Amino acid sequence: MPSSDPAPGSRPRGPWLGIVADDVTGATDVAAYVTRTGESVVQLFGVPEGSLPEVADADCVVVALKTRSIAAADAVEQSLAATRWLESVGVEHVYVKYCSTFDSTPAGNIGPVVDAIAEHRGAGAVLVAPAAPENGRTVYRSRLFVHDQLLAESPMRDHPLNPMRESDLRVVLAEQSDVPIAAVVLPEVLQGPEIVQRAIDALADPRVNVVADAVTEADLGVLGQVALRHRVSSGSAGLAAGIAASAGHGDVARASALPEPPAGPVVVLSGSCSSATRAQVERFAAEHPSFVLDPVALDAGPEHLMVALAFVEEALAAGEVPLVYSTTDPAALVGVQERLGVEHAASLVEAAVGALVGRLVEGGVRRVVVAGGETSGAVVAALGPAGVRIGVEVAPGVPWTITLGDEPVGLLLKSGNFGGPDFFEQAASWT
Ligand SMILES: Nc1ncnc2c1ncn2[C@@H]1O[C@H](COP(=O)(O)OP(=O)(O)O)[C@@H](O)[C@H]1O
Ligand SMILES: O=C(O)[C@@H](O)C(=O)COP(=O)(O)O
Repeated sequence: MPSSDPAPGSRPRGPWLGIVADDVTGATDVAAYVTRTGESVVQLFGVPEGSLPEVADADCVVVALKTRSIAAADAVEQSLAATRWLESVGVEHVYVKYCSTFDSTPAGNIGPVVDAIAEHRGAGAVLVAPAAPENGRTVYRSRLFVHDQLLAESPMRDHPLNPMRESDLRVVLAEQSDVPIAAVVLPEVLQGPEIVQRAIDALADPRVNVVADAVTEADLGVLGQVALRHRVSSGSAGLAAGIAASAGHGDVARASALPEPPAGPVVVLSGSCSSATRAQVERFAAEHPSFVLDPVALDAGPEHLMVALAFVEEALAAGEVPLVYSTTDPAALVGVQERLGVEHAASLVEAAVGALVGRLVEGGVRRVVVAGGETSGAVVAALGPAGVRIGVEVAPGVPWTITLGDEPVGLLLKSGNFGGPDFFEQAASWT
C-alpha cells in the first residue's frame, strides 16, 4: 500500500523536504527551483559529519552527492547515508533528484537508488517524473523529450559517460530495477491529483515505480500534490518545485531577496562536452583568453597543468576573465576516450580542474564559473565547502551559490546543457 505523509498545511519548523541529488549541478538546479517557491534552501556537499547551524533554519536541505556515474552499490550506500541524515534532521518527504535527461546506464544508478531509498522508508508508489518544461524536458506517454527531440535522438545519445539511446523511460528503468513499473499518462494528470492518486491506488503491486507524464509546470503542480501524499518521490528540479509549491507555505518575499556572489576575480572552467556548453565555449573563447586542457597532454605529466595555471594567472593579472576548457565535440571525444579509456580521460580532466581551482581560489579568485556536473563535483571536492547558500539564477536552474564559511566564494555550477550561448559572458560580467 502507498504510505501517506502528513497532509500539507501549516509551516513546519525546520527542514521538511530533503533532497538527495546525484550530482552537484543537479543539486544547485533543484535548490534554485525550490528557492523560487519561497522555501529557504541549504545545499550541502556530501553527508555532513555533525549538525550545521544553517540546516536548522532551512525548510529544504539538498544533499549533493557525486553518485551519477559511480558503481551502483556505492551510489546506493551514499544515497542511503544521505537519506538517514536527512531523516535525522526531521524531513518528512525525501526527493531523489536525478537528471532531467535521465542520465543513467543499464547498471543504474537511478533505479537502484530510488528502490533502496523507497525500501528504507517503507514507501509504496514512487513517482518517476524527470520533466522540466522550462528547460525543454517533457514526458509524454512515458517518452522523454529534449525540446522537440526524443531523448534518444537528442545530443544526449552521445553523452561521454551515459549515452541515452532509449526514450521510453519504462524501458530505461526496467533495465535498472526489478520493481514493477507503471505509468501515469497525461490525460490522467490533466484531470488533477485525485485522479492520479486513484490510478496509483488501483495498481496491484504494493511497491511500484510510476513513470509520470508532464509537459507543463501545471502538470508538475498536480504531481507535486500527489507526491506529498507519499514518503518518497523522484525526478528533476521540476517535480521538486511542484512539491514545494503544493506545500503552500513558501515566503514569496524571501525568493526576491537572494544573496549575490562576493566581488572579485572570475574564472570560467568547462569540462562539459554537452552541445549547449560547446556553443557557450565557442562564443566566450572568441572574446576572452582561453586555454584548451588536453587529456592526452595531462596524461603525459604535470607540465600541461603548470602551463594552464600560468596562463590563467597571467590573464587574471591583466584583468581578464580566462576560460579553461576540455570541452570538445563528440568525434574528438571518442578519439580521446579510445586512446585513454573513458574513465581515465574523465579523471585526468577532473583532477586537473580540481587542482587548478584550488590554486586559483588560494590566489584570490572569488567567483568560479563551472560547466558540467562531474566537473563541478571535482571543483567542489577541491574547494571542500560544507555547503552553499542559494543566490540569484543566471539562467534557469543555474543559480549563483555562495559557499558557507568565513571566506565565501561564489560558485556558478552549470549543468552541461543549461544556459544560452551567452551564458559565460553573462556570468563573467555579473555585477
Ligand atoms: N576532452 C575530453 N576528453 C575526455 N573526457 C572529457 C573531456 N572533457 C571532459 N571530459 C569528461 O566528460 C565528462 C563530462 O561530464 P560533466 O562534467 O558532467 O558534463 P555534463 O554536465 O555536460 O554532463 C567529465 O567526466 C569530464 O571529465
Ligand atoms: O536535471 C537536470 O537536467 C540537471 O539538473 C542535471 O542534473 C544535469 O546534469 P549535468 O549536465 O551532468 O550537470
